[in-house]
Order: sequence, then C-alpha cells, then structure tokens
Amino acid sequence: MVTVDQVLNSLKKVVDPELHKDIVSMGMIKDLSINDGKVAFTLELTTPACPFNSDIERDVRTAMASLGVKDLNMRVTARVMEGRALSMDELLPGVKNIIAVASGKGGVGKTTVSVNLALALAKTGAKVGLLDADIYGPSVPLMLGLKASPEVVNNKIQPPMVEGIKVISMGFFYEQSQQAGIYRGPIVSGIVKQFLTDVNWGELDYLIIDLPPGTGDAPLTIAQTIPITGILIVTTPQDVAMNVAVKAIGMFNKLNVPIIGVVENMSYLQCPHCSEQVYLFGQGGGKKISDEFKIPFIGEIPLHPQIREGSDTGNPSVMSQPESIQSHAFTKAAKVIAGRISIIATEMQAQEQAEAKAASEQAKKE
Ligand SMILES: Nc1ncnc2c1ncn2[C@@H]1O[C@H](COP(=O)(O)OP(=O)(O)OP(=O)(O)O)[C@@H](O)[C@H]1O
Repeated sequence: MVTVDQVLNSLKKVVDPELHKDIVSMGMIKDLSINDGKVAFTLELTTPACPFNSDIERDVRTAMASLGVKDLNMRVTARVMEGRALSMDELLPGVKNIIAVASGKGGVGKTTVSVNLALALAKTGAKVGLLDADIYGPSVPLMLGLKASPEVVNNKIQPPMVEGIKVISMGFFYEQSQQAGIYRGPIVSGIVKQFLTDVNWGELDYLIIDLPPGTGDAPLTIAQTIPITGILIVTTPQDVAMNVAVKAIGMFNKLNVPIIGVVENMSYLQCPHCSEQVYLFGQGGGKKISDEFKIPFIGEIPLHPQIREGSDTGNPSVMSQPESIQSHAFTKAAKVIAGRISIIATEMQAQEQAEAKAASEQAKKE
C-alpha cells in the first residue's frame, strides 16, 4: 500500500519542462486521496494550451507506475495562471492575462495573427476575448465575418461572440453610423480606455489586444492604463519591417512591459507540389531580432494564399481549415505563447512573494 508521502515524493520528480519546477511545488496536484490502494488526484495544468501537457501527463503516469500504483484515477484539468499585477489597479479584475499584439509597421499581418491566435487559444478550451484597438481602420469584425450591433446592458457594452470569443471593435459602431474613423489622438485614447472599462469582459483567461501599427496613442494608452502580461511582436522577414519592429520593442522596454516574443509572419512559401519551403524575403530575420534583444522567438507563419482569402472573406484559417499547414503554424505559435505566459506569470508571482517577504521582514525590524 502506498502512502500520501510516497505519492507526493514520487510526483515531485516530475518537472514542468518550461517552468523548471516540480509539479507538486507548483500546486498542480489537487484532491489527492488513497483508498484501498486506489490513488486519485487532479492534475491541474497551468494552461490548456501548454505545449508540454501530454508530456507532463505521461511523466505522472510513469512515476505512479514505477511506485507500483496499479489503480490510478487521474483527472486532468487546466487553470490558467494570472500574469497581471492587479494590486495597483482593479481594472479588468476577471481578466487573468492580457496579450497586446504589436508591430512596427502596418500590413505585416498583426490582425491576422491576433485573430488566429484567439481562435487557436479558444479551441483549447481557454476563455478568450479580442479587443480591436485599431480605431481608424478596424478589420477584426471583417476577418471574423462578424456583423453585430453590441447591446448595452446595465451601462456595460456586451461584446458580441464568435467561436466562443468575446469581440469588441470600433468596426461594430462604424457600421451603425456609416462613419469613417477620423479621430484625433485624445479621442482615440478615450475610445480605447472605454473598450477596457465599459465592456463586459467578465472572466477571461486571455484578452488579446490587436494594437494599431507603430508607437502611437493607442499602444501608449493601453500600456499606461492597465497591467499587461506581455507584448507579442509581429514582423515580416524584410529589413524595413524588422527595423521598425525594433523601435516598437524599444518603446515597450521603456514602458517596462514584458515582451512575450516575436512571431515572424509571411516567412516562407511552401510549394504545394514538393513541400519545399521557399524563403522569399530572406531567412532568419525574426530569429535575429530575438537573439539581439534576448526575446523568445515564437515561430514562423507561412505566406499562404488561403490566409489572405480567409481573412478577406471572414473565414480565418484556424476556423475554416484547421488541418492545413497554415493553421498548424498558428496553433503551434499559440501553444508557445501560452507557455511563455505561464513562465511570465510564475516569475511575476515569485517576485511578488519575494517583495512581500522583504516588506514583512522590514516591518518586523521597525
Ligand atoms: N501569412 C500570410 N499569408 C498571406 N497573406 C497574409 C498573411 N498574413 C497576412 N496576410 C494578408 O496581408 C494583409 C495584411 O494583413 P493584416 O491586416 O493582418 O496586417 P496588419 O499588420 O494588421 O495591418 P494593419 O495594422 O495595417 O491593419 C491582409 O490582406 C492579410 O490577409
């Protein structure tokens, strides 16, 4: 008969490959019970989109088998970690993580990446929201094929939903008023703030914010208004795009916002006949930025006609062609991003604990 201590000691040998901590110290084992040799517990992973979920599950089963446990009842769930320092600010308390998607210049596929990332995360079972912060040229509703007139209930705007994702965009309001976006900076900042404060986002694991390109009013307002978990930089391999991406990285570094990593879009064209990957715009640009600025490289998204077609017709790849190479690239990137967010959240929580400990030691001294 095994004991609780033996089970825990054995599970302590299972280490999360990304967080480099054992699953017991991480609090991933819940409701452990042993009855007549039957071992039951819940394995609570840090995100349903973690790229190592099946590895961890396999290692747990191996650990239990080597302990001689024959009857194992393991329930696997996921609870996304909070990657936002909320103590200073109570805005969006139900939102665990905010991912702001930025690029140096327009047209690199920032909205395409945001939309497909939201779809890929939602598919894993995570609760996802998508905020289109491009006030002048909102394209999220079009890309998602979503026509809606958001209702206001109890003074809160209800975000329309598609594929389980809550979406808000100025596009919904232009459609009602037939107006084009010609707003000045302060008004843009006001609208962006309203999208954060007056929309009923509720409980979300990930709120993705599609920022307008560059380093203008909207990115600044967002970075200064709410605690963001991290920025995702989208670039294409061309030097021009990369040079401006570097400027955006500089701005977010100055604002002390963590950078999740860099996604390289339109990286290569895959030949439909021989599957050869042709790097039309040069190879390794995104990786170069990642090495230079010591920010993680998230992955490459191919240049593919279906991506453009899907965006133009409101059928993004992850939704309409989930088994295609382009969807696999988006899904893989989404998993790496979810893993990175768990790392940022763990580091943030460790820092908060260290600060709290230092403060209490200081208080004792005084
Ligand atoms: N990997 C890709 N393969 C083919 N077409 C793509 C790819 N990524 C984006 N596109 C197309 O490129 C165009 C620009 O993409 P998108 O609107 O996402 O860029 P953006 O960076 O958000 O631009 P902006 O910020 O100026 O609105 C769209 O027509 C989109 O369908």
